[in-house]
Amino acid sequence: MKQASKASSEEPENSCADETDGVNIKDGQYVTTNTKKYRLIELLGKGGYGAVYKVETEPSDGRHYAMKIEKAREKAHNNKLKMEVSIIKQIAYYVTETKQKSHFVQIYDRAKKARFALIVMTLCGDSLADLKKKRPRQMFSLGTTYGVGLQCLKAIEQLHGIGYIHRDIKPGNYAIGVEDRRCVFILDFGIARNIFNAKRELKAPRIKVPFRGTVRYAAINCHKGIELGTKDDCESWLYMITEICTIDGLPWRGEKDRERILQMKVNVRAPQSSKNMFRAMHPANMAAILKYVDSLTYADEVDYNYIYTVIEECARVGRLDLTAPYDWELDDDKYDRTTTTTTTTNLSVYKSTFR
Ligand SMILES: Nc1ncnc2c1ncn2[C@@H]1O[C@H](COP(=O)(O)OP(=O)(O)OP(=O)(O)O)[C@@H](O)[C@H]1O
Repeated sequence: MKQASKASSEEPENSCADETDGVNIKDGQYVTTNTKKYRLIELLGKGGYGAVYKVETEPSDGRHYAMKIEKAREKAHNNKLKMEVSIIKQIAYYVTETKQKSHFVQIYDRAKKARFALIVMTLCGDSLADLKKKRPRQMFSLGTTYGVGLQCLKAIEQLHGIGYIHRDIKPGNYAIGVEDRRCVFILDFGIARNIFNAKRELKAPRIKVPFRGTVRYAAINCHKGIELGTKDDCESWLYMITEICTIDGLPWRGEKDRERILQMKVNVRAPQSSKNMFRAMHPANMAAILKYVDSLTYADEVDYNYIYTVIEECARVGRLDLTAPYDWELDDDKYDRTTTTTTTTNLSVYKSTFR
């Protein structure tokens, strides 16, 4: 998550920002929907699309929310927010039907103004990118990486379950809960894509596809302009979890040129190179996941359980307890650091909460 910063505008505090473009709302100003009035507390992030603010209702219901604002554009008005709302609604139904714990925020309210549209959703805490930066060596422990990695993949599996691919899997697009700091949420469906048609058949792959997403975590197919499928989110996930526990990151960390990064991604498929890339983890197991993901095609269904099983096996062999507090939880006052280094794998407890 980007550094929170004060919003600025010429508008006085306590004034209504409904008629503005929504991106320069000042702390203390308010925005209304059909049923509620929201007071802006702080700006959480800003981009070309609009902005995200921390807000509270007025009068306060004792909770804070995230308000995402999308500026009206001449073309494709509110498309991204519309898709975000559609995805989150479908997920809510999907996780209820399949009795799963959701890794998605909830949407509480929405509105359309003259110059912007907004949604009010669950406020999350730090992103994985922020949390990683805060670690002493800017990396997570292996136990945290495996535990969080499983949750991140579960979020991807849920998204795939409703027929969408994310296309921008990276540490900045996952955040922990505010109350439940163990729960990881997936964010930002701005470039997600529905891979099914109205009959719920897989869409035919396009011949040429423009590059979308973040170069560092992009799947090889994305570099090559090949239509992305569910397997490609898994490839990005693998790069992401490798990066968060490796002191000097991915082998292409310092590289800017997209072609050279592609070549480096191809090169790490060689046995010795993959061993090196996965050196902070269990290299043979991680190489097996990479090989499995590489073996899939656009039309193939991912066997997520296979990947979860490999990660669980890594945890078992490494005597890492997947139910132990995550690195950032150890910083919380409620944990006594002297009693939290667990070396036994408590798989049954973990499975009852995860699977
Ligand atoms: N529900 C939320 N709770 C807390 N912060 C959020 C929430 N949703 C988004 N944010 C934060 O707001 C900022 C903007 O988020 P958003 O996902 O819209 O765009 P982005 O990731 O910054 O930009 P881009 O979409 O261009 O990559 C980010 O720092 C993000 O972590």
